[in-house]
Amino acid sequence: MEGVDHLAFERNKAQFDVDEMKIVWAGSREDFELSDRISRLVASDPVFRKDDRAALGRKELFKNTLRKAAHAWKRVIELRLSGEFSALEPEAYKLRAFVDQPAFTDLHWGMFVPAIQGQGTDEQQQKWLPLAYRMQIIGCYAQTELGHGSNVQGLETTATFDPKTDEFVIHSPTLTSSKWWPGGLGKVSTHAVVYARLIIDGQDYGVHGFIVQLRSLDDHLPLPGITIGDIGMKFGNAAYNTMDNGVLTFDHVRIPRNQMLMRVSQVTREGKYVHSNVPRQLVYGTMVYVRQKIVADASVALSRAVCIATRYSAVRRQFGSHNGGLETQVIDYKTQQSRLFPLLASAYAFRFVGEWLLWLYTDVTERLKAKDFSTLPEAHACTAGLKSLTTTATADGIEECRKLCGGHGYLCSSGLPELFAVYVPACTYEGDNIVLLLQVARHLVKTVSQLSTGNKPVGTTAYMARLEQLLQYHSDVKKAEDWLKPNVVLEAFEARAARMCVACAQNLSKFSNPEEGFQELAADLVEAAVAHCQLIVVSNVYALSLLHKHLGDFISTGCIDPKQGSLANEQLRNLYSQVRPNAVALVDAYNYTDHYLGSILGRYDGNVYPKLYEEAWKDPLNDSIVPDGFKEYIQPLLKQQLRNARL
Ligand SMILES: CCCCCCCCCCCCCCCCCCCCCC(=O)SCCNC(=O)CCNC(=O)[C@H](O)C(C)(C)COP(=O)(O)OP(=O)(O)OC[C@H]1O[C@@H](n2cnc3c(N)ncnc32)[C@H](O)[C@@H]1OP(=O)(O)O
Ligand SMILES: Cc1cc2nc3c(=O)[nH]c(=O)nc-3n(C[C@H](O)[C@H](O)[C@H](O)COP(=O)(O)OP(=O)(O)OC[C@H]3O[C@@H](n4cnc5c(N)ncnc54)[C@H](O)[C@@H]3O)c2cc1C
Repeated sequence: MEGVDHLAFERNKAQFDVDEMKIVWAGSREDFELSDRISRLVASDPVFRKDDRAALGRKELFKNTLRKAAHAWKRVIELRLSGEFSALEPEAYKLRAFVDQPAFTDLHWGMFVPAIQGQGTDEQQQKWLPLAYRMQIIGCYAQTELGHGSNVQGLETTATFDPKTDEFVIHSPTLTSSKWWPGGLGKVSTHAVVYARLIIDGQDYGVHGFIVQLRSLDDHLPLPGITIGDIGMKFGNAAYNTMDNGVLTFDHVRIPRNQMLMRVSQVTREGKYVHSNVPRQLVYGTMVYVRQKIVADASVALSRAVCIATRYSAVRRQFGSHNGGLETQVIDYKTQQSRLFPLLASAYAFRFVGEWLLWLYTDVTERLKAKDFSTLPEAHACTAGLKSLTTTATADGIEECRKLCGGHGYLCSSGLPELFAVYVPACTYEGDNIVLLLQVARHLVKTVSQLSTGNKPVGTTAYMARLEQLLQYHSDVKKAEDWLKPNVVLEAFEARAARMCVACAQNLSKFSNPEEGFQELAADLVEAAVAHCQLIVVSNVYALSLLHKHLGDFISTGCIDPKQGSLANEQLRNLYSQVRPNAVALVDAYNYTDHYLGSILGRYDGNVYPKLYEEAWKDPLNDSIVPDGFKEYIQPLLKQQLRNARL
């Protein structure tokens, strides 16, 4: 049977309506239609071709990225994708997603514009945003330095107020203060939001954002006092090397006073520092926005990998042939199912948690406008925690999908190596995942410690209000099916998270210096934070596979006993059998074009082998039958062997 038939057969087995599921995955019928239209538009446009990417050198790759970005922008305007001059609308965002190539435009639209929107005064927004919206200036987000990334308060770049000229002097006092990493900085950006220590009259007021022009708008040369370049090749071949992550130093560069982003705090003409009636953490607001976006994107990256691995697992056969019949599809091996199906479930779970987080973010943004800052700590903890949880699981999941595809998964034409290489920095950028979990842990420990003062926990920590009950809890699961009841699962996850948080809080209280205790117990705190974040995401297959994976936590906290653990495992196996006939249909529901998937193993038609064979011949090494270098390096060896043999 050819691969084509394998998938048609699989599709016939589905026990649900794939078209309906496509709408569930997309969010609504309108969203589905929009995604469908734009993905086809991108797939049919030769400028957006991407199958040649792996063979390009850095310079060609980068120029090709510039070409795609310029073309994408042209299409956005031509198609009036987003009304007048804004690429932050869903249509433009989708176009960017399906073009599937990181570029400076991500940082311009994703961080530079939001930084001005969130931290600029009305006046500053009126001045800068129209220019940015038309891309008449291109910006990046220059926060991280060579010496400090996680520790934002440790940044060294200075912005010293000069009252004589009403300017700030931006300066890099040390090598380690060089800005290092900002995407779009290396070769493209004309402007940046630069984070620097504000110094007035010798006093240090901490880190603030400043709009700084970097390059001439005429000839693109760096302005006086500014040195910029690209920081060099990164992990993976094409992957993230489409991006010009840059290095930047300032030698006493002057900018007008009104280019400090002044929504959170201001510096007056007289050099007086005035703090508005808003929390200083709003300076970190752009990071919260992007973390929420990253959570929404995790399901996309994971679902692509899962789609490839699922289709290929249905096409691939190894062992098990009886009397000359067909061999077993590898998707029928229970081990394959136990590795693949939890990832399939995770992709769906992350899709829904991404929607929920968008709701939370929109809610907090509305509240901030009304000067209600009460939900900010919760929004920070949720975005930080879920960013960490979903990106870690997605990066690990893509690698698992590569292994699930055996040897062919290691070929670039499987699409998986590049997907992994592009994705994996998400565990580091926008906050290292461990550093972010420690932020969640701080929030949890604070919540627990405030319980005794009568403070009612809210939002995702609301379950802590039932602490006494959760500390008494012991699961009453008696048979495998009991694990199918959502409440049973939820309670077990709540009790586990609550007990781990309480244990951390109790252990912390033994330290006279809380900061010292926090450092000492950091590994436990991270685990408690993970337990809390998993609780936010739980749902059936996903939940039970997590429970199985973290069985130690559930048993050691006394939430369930070993017998109940094995019942969960039994139920999990039942669920895998139920997912099996639906697996291909569940990944079809993502509605990805072959262009977007970029994978021969994941082709919609399942026609894997002929296409893999065809693709191999396209490699530049196969341009000639005898390779370059044969005469210089291979032939002498062969001749030498011949001589030795004669001796
Ligand atoms: C062409 C057309 C096409 C069309 C185009 C169409 C459009 C395309 C558009 C595409 C765009 C999409 C995606 C973009 C892609 C991006 C790619 C990725 C780029 C990556 C960018 C980056 O990589 S960019 C740098 C990120 N770099 C960090 O991520 C540093 C982490 N490091 C920290 O974030 C802090 O350093 C750390 C640890 C909190 C300690 O902060 P700290 O030192 O102040 O100390 P503490 O821990 O004491 O915190 C003090 C108190 O602040 C509270 N708090 C802390 N953070 C808070 C917060 N955020 N919000 C509220 N509250 C917060 C905390 O809870 C405490 O609260 P309390 O006092 O009440 O307890
Ligand atoms: C591809 C990519 C794109 C980027 N784009 C941008 C950009 O556009 N703009 C920008 O400003 N920055 C950007 N960055 C920088 C990025 O935000 C930082 O690299 C990130 O925040 C991590 O900080 P770091 O490099 O200082 O890591 P470090 O903090 O040095 O991490 C090193 C190790 O130390 C551990 N660690 C650090 N602190 C603690 C702690 N308190 N407790 C326990 N463990 C700790 C970490 O877990 C990690 O294992 C980008 C980075 C990458 C990789």
